[in-house]
Amino acid sequence: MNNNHNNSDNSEPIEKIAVKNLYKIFGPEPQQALDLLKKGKNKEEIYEQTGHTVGVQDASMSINQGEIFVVMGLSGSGKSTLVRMFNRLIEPTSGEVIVDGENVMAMNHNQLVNFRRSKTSMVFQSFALMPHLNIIDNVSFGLELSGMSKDKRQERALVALEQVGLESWGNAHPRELSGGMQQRVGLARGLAVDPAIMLMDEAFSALDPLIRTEMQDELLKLQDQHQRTIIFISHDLDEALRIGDRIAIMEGGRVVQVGTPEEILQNPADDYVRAFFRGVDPTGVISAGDIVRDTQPTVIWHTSQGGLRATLEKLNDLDREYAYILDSQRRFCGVVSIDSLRDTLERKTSGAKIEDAFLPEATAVLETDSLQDILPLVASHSWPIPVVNEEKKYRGVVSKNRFLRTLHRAENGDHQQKSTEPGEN
Ligand SMILES: Nc1ncnc2c1ncn2[C@@H]1O[C@H](COP(=O)(O)OP(=O)(O)OP(=O)(O)O)[C@@H](O)[C@H]1O
Repeated sequence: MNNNHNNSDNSEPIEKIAVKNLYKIFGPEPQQALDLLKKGKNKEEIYEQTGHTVGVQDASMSINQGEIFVVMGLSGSGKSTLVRMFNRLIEPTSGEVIVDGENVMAMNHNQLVNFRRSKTSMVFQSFALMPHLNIIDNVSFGLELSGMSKDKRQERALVALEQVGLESWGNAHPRELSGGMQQRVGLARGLAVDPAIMLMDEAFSALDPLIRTEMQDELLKLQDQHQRTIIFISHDLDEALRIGDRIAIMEGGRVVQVGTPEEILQNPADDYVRAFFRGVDPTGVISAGDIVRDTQPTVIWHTSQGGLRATLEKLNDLDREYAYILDSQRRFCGVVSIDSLRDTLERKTSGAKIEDAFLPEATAVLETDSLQDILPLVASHSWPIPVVNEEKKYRGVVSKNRFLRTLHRAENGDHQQKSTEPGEN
């Protein structure tokens, strides 16, 4: 799964697109239908009474700078309508779209055209490459509309082709390229604009599974270099989990849930969302950090309390078998047990250090490691496995009980965590 690219320093994400109470009603008199909708009539009733179709209903969300935001839902749930309202390719019936603080709804025609050309690009599932143009001209075609010189256009197109690994195909014609390569050209066309925002509508859906995975990797690689804001429509859960920093799930024109894959999996808003996630192996999605505990185990600070005998006494007092040793920065150093402490004290009467009692196989896992990753460790060790963040700072432990309980719940389709469970270790 993809980790949030722009947010590794835990700073507040910058909002790129803010959508507030957005509605789209298709038909000649949308206002009348909108009033009915706001009075509580549902999509079906409105269609029966007025012949209008509710495309999107009261959608609100924030999309952060540099994230891949996946919009998922069944066919007809409103994904394309929602995303096309971001650049007003579909005119909203009501609501707000703010991009970089600018109100897109207030833009006049020229401002809107300029906004679309300079800030956004769209990549579709089926886009037509022009058969009589070579690849480089196909890629640079969109730039012509913005009045760029031919040299500059060709240069930009070549850079975009390089990004998708097709730099040596510039002079070829579309018929010489495989389907997967043609889709890459489509992506390059979207990249040539060097957009801050890419809207991708089922962009990889027509590809066979292997090439599809390859394109997803390509996109993630590009994202590591450029951190664009990508809104990616998909009906495929595996794809959403693989590339999405966050996912919005739509049903019948409504956005029913927005969250990271972990959040949605652990706390699905309703049965529709749960049904989407059924069949996913939850152990690949729930991470150690999601089920970490820091209340139960005995934590000893290396420098201030680190004596062997003092640690042993503390464990005896607390009736615990293991202690987790941290340095003064709260970085994990090792695990000791009552037995390892006793053995060390017996073997080395003087000058013994706490390190001498470390259990040799006691390693920590990262909070971002999935349950699948940590399963072998949890299964083969009798002590709760320590969990650290990327700076090696101790976050807590995952006990075997907690691990098994999470697994059991997940297998029964209930991924919800109970935040306090007494008596766990
Ligand atoms: N131009 C239109 N005129 C009338 N109704 C429309 C129009 N475009 C979309 N709709 C309706 O709006 C609803 C949402 O459609 P939309 O295409 O946004 O869904 P979607 O989730 O993108 O579907 P798909 O995955 O099949 O592309 C559907 O009920 C659809 O029939």
